[in-house]
Amino acid sequence: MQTGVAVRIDRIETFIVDIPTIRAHHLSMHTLRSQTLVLVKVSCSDGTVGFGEGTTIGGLSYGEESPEGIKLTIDTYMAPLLLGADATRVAALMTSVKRAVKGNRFARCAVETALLDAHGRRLGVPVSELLGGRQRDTLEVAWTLASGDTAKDIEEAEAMLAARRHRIFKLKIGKREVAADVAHVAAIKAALGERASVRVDVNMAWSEHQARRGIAALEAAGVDLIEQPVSREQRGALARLTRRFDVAIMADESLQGPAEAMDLVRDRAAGVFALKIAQSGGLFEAQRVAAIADAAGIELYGGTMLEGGIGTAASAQLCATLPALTWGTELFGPLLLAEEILATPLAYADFALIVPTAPGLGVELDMDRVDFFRRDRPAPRLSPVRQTMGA
Ligand SMILES: O=C(O)C[C@H]1C=CC(=O)O1
Ligand SMILES: [Mn+2]
Repeated sequence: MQTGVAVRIDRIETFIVDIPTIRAHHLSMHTLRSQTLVLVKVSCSDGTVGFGEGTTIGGLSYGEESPEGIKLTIDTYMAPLLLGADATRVAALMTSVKRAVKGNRFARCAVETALLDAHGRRLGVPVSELLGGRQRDTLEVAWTLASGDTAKDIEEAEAMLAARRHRIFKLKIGKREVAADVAHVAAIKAALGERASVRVDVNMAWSEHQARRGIAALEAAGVDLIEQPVSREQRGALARLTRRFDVAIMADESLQGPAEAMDLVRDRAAGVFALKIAQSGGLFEAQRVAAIADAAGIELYGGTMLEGGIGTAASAQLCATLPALTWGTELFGPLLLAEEILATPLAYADFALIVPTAPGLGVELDMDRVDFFRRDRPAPRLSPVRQTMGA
């Protein structure tokens, strides 16, 4: 513990919440029917409290950190390091966390987010101001069509266009044969025409050979962007595909922080980076990734791990500070959840997310709702009458 600390970190709590989604969300590696969020609460000696979120997709099927692992890492390895330390030195705290805990980028992001939320509230400014200040107040937001059914996806896209909620659609492919996926995407693009940008995310499902066939057909069908067609380890294949095609190719799973951003730049392996705060290892690390992209002339897209309101607000605070966000964002996570856990939902209008302006992340959790969805919530007790009836 440091002495003479102005504001101490007094308490760090973590809880896992499971929230149903509005419909099944089919990805190449997993089908999501509910989403699991790890929430972090940091309480400080000046009375400020901050929240963070560590969220992945499908347990361990998307990445190397599971929700249970994120919670364990924070509780066992990060909290003891941070308790009693100066809560106002967020960057220094994260440097010491990074030194003591290797990898675990999602857990680091969750803790950093909570520290930044608390510090912003303490100073009375949004987190974007702690990151250098805003260059925009709204962020264009894509929607992912992933119902698993072409007709349903078209219907969903039409409803989103009519409501002026989204005009960029990302289609999740890679689960079926290449030809079946191409037919699905081409049918959706043909139905939407120039009214929408249609993009695909293969989530690493293709071999290089499949990708050559698939991308050629998708390019001809009018798709604008191809996300992570091959495995994250196959940077050479990603680079060859980027060189081979005119259509923009984006790195997602291949991009896990500033060092990998440098590798991708050196190999000219992608024209666009999916910038994700969790995958980068936090907001500061995401800013470093963005700076590398900027210097290298690589375009940016604000990605998501399908976070809830806390993680989405944190990503939005970061995205608001970027000089350019050529491909917009996909910060729609809370809209995929069937239940709201924020006291006031994030505001979406005119195809965009309005970046919150209140101090910290600019959002408040509804703790009664959070408690209701907590995985460790005590089971409701049966009434004595029902017990005697053997119910
Ligand atoms: O990019 C991913 O792979 C994860 C995520 C983002 C949008 C979506 O539907 O899934
Ligand atoms: Mn992706």
